[in-house]
Amino acid sequence: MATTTTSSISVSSSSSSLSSNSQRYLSNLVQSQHCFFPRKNVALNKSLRRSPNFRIKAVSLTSETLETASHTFLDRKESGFLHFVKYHGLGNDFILVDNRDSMEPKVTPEQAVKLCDRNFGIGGDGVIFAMPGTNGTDYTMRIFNSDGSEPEMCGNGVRCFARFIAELENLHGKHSFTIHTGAGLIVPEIQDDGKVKVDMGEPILSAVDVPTKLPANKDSAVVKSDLVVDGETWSVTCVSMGNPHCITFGRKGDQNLVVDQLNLADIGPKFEHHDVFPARTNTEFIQVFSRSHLKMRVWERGAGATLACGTGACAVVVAAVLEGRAERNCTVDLPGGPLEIEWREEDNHVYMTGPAEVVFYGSVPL
Ligand SMILES: N[C@@H](CCC[C@H](N)C(=O)O)C(=O)O
Repeated sequence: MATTTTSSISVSSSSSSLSSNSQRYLSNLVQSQHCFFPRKNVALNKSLRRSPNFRIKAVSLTSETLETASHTFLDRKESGFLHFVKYHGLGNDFILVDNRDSMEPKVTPEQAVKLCDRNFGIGGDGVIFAMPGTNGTDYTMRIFNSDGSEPEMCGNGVRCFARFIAELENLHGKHSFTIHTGAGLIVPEIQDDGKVKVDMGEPILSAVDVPTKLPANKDSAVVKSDLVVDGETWSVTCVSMGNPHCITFGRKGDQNLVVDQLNLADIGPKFEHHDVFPARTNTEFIQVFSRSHLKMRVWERGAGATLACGTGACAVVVAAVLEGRAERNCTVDLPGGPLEIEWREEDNHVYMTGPAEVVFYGSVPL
């Protein structure tokens, strides 16, 4: 976090002749008290500079002063406010909450829905809680989707979690943590280049455990099975990475799917709520570029179309191997960028490598 130069922004008004919208905007900024943005976000506020009634000060911070600032910020404990850090992993964005003092999430599922709202809240695909460890692990991670439901795991989220912990604990360089999740033990490692490599554990293939009501057709797994959705037959493989995924390379009999042509908002919910998925499902639509390069669009359970899904990318490579379409090491292109995925033969674990970045720090009244 502290390696790049960033800026703090303070805003003040010199006139009372502001429109009520401007006044509301300004009072919201004042109410949130402190925000720290990476430099590129300063540009978003430049339009305000055109107004003589606003003064915006962008102050360059060194990595040391930013670190001090962010720690002061994260240490604030006023009651009635939720202090958070917004992170993203390839555009899959989360509100991270320091919950290390309690096993009770500081935010209810109903509040999570409001916080994730992109117009009336902070905006995010979910809220993630960093909690004390369970069964000897360093930490516990829990997450609420933007619809308030609680998934077992989140791949992009766990990379953000690792960077968040490093910041809270003031750690630098290479670090690894053990994290208890609803999907069991997950082990992220922050690498020297700042990316996070995560041991995501073993995929679950047995149909009843995914869970899906589709009949198993390869050992206990569902591989290349027919699924009728909205009158069309899709060929699907079902994989759990602790949370359920339905992977399709296209409609039955079709050649390679062109994923950019899909109307995800239309078809996605029909997979998510299909009768054969008793816990609902995440759905990945895949285009094959080569045996080591795939392109994916995702409709997430409880969050809709997102820019990336880490557990989804892992499940996709497992499905591609099971269907004989790809090797065990693949680059998976998501709308927000690429993830490197390996399904390792030696230990049957899936490894995911990708970025996680701070977007901003904030506080909101709860
Ligand atoms: N985006 C996540 C997955 C989040 C949970 C998912 N919506 C579910 O309900 O299972 C990822 O990166 O894995």
